[in-house]
Order: sequence, then C-alpha cells, then structure tokens
Amino acid sequence: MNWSENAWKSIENIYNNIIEMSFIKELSDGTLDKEKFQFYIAQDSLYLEHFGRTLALIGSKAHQIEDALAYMRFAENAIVVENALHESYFKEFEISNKGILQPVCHHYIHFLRSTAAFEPVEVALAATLPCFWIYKEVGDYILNLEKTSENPYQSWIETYGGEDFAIAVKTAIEICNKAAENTTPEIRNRMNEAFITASKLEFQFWQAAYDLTIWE
Ligand SMILES: Cc1ncc(CO)c(N)n1
Ligand SMILES: Cc1ncsc1CCO
Repeated sequence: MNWSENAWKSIENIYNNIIEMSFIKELSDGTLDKEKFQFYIAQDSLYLEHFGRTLALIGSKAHQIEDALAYMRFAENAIVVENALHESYFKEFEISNKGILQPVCHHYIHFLRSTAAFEPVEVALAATLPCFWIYKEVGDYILNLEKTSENPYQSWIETYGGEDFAIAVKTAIEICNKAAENTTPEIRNRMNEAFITASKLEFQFWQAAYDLTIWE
C-alpha cells in the first residue's frame, strides 16, 4: 500500500463525518442559510490567500524542480480562486468585506504556515494534502448527489468537483507518495500526523461556518 492509500484510510472516519455534516447536506440541496455561506466564503477568502502563500513556500523548498513548479502553480491557482470569490461570490452573496480571521480559520492557517516554515518539506506536503483531496472528494460527492437544478451554491460546488481540480489533486497525491518513499520512517510518521490534523481542521472549518463561531 502506498503512503496516500494508508493516509486516506486513517482519515476515512473524518471524511465520513464531513459528508454527514449539516453544512454539506444543506449546501448540496441549496437550503444552507445565506448567513452561514457568507461566513464561509469570507473566511475561505482569507484562507486561500494564506494557503496560496504557504504553497509557494513549500514550492521553494521542494527537492525536485518539477515539484517546485507544481506547487508554485498550485499557489497561483489558489490565489486565482480567491480572486474569483471576490469577483463573483462577494457580489452575488452581498459580502462587503473579508473581516478578520476567526478562530478555526486562524488555527488552520497558522498550522499550515508554521508546518511549512519549521517542519521538513515532506511534512508540509502532507499537511496541505487534505485541502486538495478532501475538497475533491466532497465536490464529487455533492455533484453525484445533486437533487435540485436550482441550487444557489452550484457554481461553488463545480469549482471542486470535476476534471480540472482532479488533475491537480492527482499530482499533489503523487508528489506526497514520492516524498514519503524517499524519506525516513520518523518523518513518514510526522507526515501521517500532519495529514490527520489538517483533515480534522477541514471538518472544523465547515462546522465553524455552520455555527458562525467567532472570537468571544
Ligand atoms: C478550508 C479550505 N480547505 C481547502 C480548500 C480547497 O483548497 C478551501 N478552499 N478551503
Ligand atoms: C488546492 C487548491 N484549492 C484551490 S486552488 C488549489 C490548487 C489547485 O490548483
């Protein structure tokens, strides 16, 4: 079994909990409160900016030049997606500004940033993989489920389900597998741990939007 298959097995329960979340259910059938989606999009806009910067830092540390290029492209794409949020969703859903980083987004982004800054690059690659992989699985899951054609959240769903994003995800998985193969058992364990932590934070990110969790 390669690293990624084993890693996915270890978070299967977290993934199953994610697709059962009220946020995901209501996003899928279009009944999600506008206020929760607004909260989500504003936080995700902040998330994507920091995520893009983190991917660029990882790119700069990649052992092989083709992997550096892949992460620099991912970084660019994350910022392009952030711009798209601004151009379309902020207007469509009447979001006036991003606001500040709320607790879960703050925690997630600082976990990614500090992992990229202080841990071996293999661990940073593993920490960012759930951002790709879980969104792809959730996007595909929702697209397969689609009951209604009049979902106000349809275009968001299409960003992550479908071919283009799938290609990026496949590349990120392959780079992680290659990194895991060429490193030590000790670093491989830290890769697993980072993958699991980020997966838990993906769950928490949606839950925080559903609960509108802000600093006290
Ligand atoms: C919180 C979060 N994780 C992953 C993605 C997809 O990259 C996203 N847009 N937001
Ligand atoms: C993971 C990710 N999320 C939004 S863009 C991006 C990089 C894929 O190109």
